[in-house]
Amino acid sequence: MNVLVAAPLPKAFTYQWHSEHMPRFGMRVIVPWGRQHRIGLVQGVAPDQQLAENIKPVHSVLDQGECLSAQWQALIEFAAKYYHHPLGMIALEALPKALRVLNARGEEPVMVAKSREHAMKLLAERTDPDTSVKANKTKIDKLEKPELNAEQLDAVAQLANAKGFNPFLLYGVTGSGKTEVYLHTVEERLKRGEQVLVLLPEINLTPAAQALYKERLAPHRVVVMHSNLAELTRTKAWFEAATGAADVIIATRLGVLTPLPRLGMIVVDEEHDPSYKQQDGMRYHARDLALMLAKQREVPIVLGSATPALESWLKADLGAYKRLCLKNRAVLGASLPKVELINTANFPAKEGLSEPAMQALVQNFEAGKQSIVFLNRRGYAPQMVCNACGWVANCDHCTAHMVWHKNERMLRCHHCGAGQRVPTHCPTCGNQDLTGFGRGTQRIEETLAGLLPTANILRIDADSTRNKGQMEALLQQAHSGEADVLVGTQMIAKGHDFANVALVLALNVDASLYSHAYRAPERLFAQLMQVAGRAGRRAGDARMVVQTRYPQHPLFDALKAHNYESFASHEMQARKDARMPPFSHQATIRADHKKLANCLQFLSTARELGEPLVDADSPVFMCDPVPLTVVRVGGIERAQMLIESESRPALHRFLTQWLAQLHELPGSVRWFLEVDPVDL
Ligand SMILES: Nc1ncnc2c1ncn2[C@@H]1O[C@H](COP(=O)(O)OP(=O)(O)OP(=O)(O)O)[C@@H](O)[C@H]1O
Ligand SMILES: [Zn+2]
Repeated sequence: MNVLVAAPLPKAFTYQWHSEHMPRFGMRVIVPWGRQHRIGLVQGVAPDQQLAENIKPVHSVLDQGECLSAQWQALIEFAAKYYHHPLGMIALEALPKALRVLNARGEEPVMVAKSREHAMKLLAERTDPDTSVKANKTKIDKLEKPELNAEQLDAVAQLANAKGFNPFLLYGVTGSGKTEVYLHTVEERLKRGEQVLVLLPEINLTPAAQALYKERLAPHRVVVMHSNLAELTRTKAWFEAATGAADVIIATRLGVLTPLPRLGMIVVDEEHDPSYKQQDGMRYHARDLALMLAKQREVPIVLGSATPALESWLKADLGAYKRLCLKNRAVLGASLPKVELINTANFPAKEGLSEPAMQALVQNFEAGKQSIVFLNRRGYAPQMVCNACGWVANCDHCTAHMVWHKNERMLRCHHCGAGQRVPTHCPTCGNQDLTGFGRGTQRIEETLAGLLPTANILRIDADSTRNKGQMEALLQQAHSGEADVLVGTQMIAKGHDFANVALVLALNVDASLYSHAYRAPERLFAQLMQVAGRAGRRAGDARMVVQTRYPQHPLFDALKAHNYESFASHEMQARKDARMPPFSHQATIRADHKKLANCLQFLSTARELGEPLVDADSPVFMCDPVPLTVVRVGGIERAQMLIESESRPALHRFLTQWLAQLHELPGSVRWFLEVDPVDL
């Protein structure tokens, strides 16, 4: 019997089968693995099964694999092929931990039984029309159901009635009421007994969505899935989704790999968001896999955004996706904020804030309105330096500076997570005058407290939301209006429907303006449009203030005009001229080793192996191996090589042949492949 096990090899492992059960795909089994046991999934009968003596028998059968259908198998097989990642790793990592990892005693955790029982009970209740859903803890503003406007009605009509594989791009400005469109569409689809998957890019958007969908779609069963849930909760939600007991599944990217027996439609909100890309293990893009899922299951899918990814925009231009537009803000009297640029050459920043920016903050506070200060950098200061000798605190394990976290009195490496106490004096010269260089959210928070001593200032970033419940509590204060100023990273910049924000201040945008990463302008533009979009959602006269040294940059013209389309056409042309995605297809191979030279050597060998596979039929180009910008992380040095082709099939043909050879290479260099990389 072939059994899939979470191991980094592109093959199944063969075991003998003694069970009285008929083997079938997806059955979970315990198999001997070295001196221990592991959970595996039956893949099928090994083609050349001989009863060789060294083939070990399957230890025991955990379940019949009822939840893991042939449809799910097709999806993970596609993912394995497309991302050139071991099928066993994908299949097992798609399951909640409780279903794939044995406990310390080598047994299946009890929560599996509990979760299954819970789902079965719900499934049985599904036939009972009086099933009512408990109200959610998270309160939401008001739950009145607005009358849809003409554009929304048109979008809902098309989405609710769409049949078969049918991709839509819902292009609607921030605050145009895309969420209402989803809700009405989902309601219609649920009436037909379908299950709907709603993907959101970030965990912090799930509480509000859950509350809203539950309230509006009761008594339908709404579950949430993301990586921050308690194991029991997550396993229960998985069973509810996989048995079909749940009607709506609100999930972050991992939701796309869940079995959904009654799937009828997929919603991908904020489809442009880079958080949909998984950055370790199987480096998949959840939006792209969602499209594949929709295709395989022959169901419609809607990708929603105010700033679509250029990939999606091009598809809509080509007619592969149907574009639905919401051109205006939904709430009567609401309007997009007026964008003002402050040239820091004329108005130098003191403690990060220029004079006009400070005035704007004070004015807005005195007018009783909320402000957002957006700064994509957490901590107090990105560097700690000695003013006497120029020493800078660096990470011992990474080619990176330590970030000063003043509140926690720690220096932290944002690459490897290493932490140490803030030193009392300079380790090289003994000087006690150590200061922070640059500014993070904590430091801006401190400056704002000085500027607005009576204001309630809230910081929302990865540090302030680390503990359970903190994020919900902070967002609650933001929504209720208790908070006067929100300081935060991209966590507050997107998706949230804040009612009372009248001013957005964007700081520290210049680094991305002239970054060498080719996606940097697209990302910056999307981020600024999104954060601008948090202001003026219920009333007009909102402002967005951007501090920059480069106010003449063309990106700002499009921002001032709130004109995604002009930005997109400009950027699209630039990509086309440079033969960059979406006009070419890419993969990278990354090599990790203690010594950079070994990484580069490995990549050179890999390139030599690849050369003979490239020909006229296989127009593939391998670039030079290069060290990563941050070369060393956690004591490991990294290098990578980019592979490009204008033909996706040619690229994948090449990768398949090439990887077969790479897996045979001996040596201690760890390597992996990434298809459609986004961080270049
Ligand atoms: N037809 C309507 N009439 C009045 N208000 C509406 C209507 N549709 C939506 N709204 C309200 O408009 C606000 C903004 O809507 P929503 O949050 O759905 O925008 P969005 O398009 O998702 O924005 P973003 O892209 O910024 O996330 C919500 O408070 C919503 O209740
Ligand atoms: Zn480090």
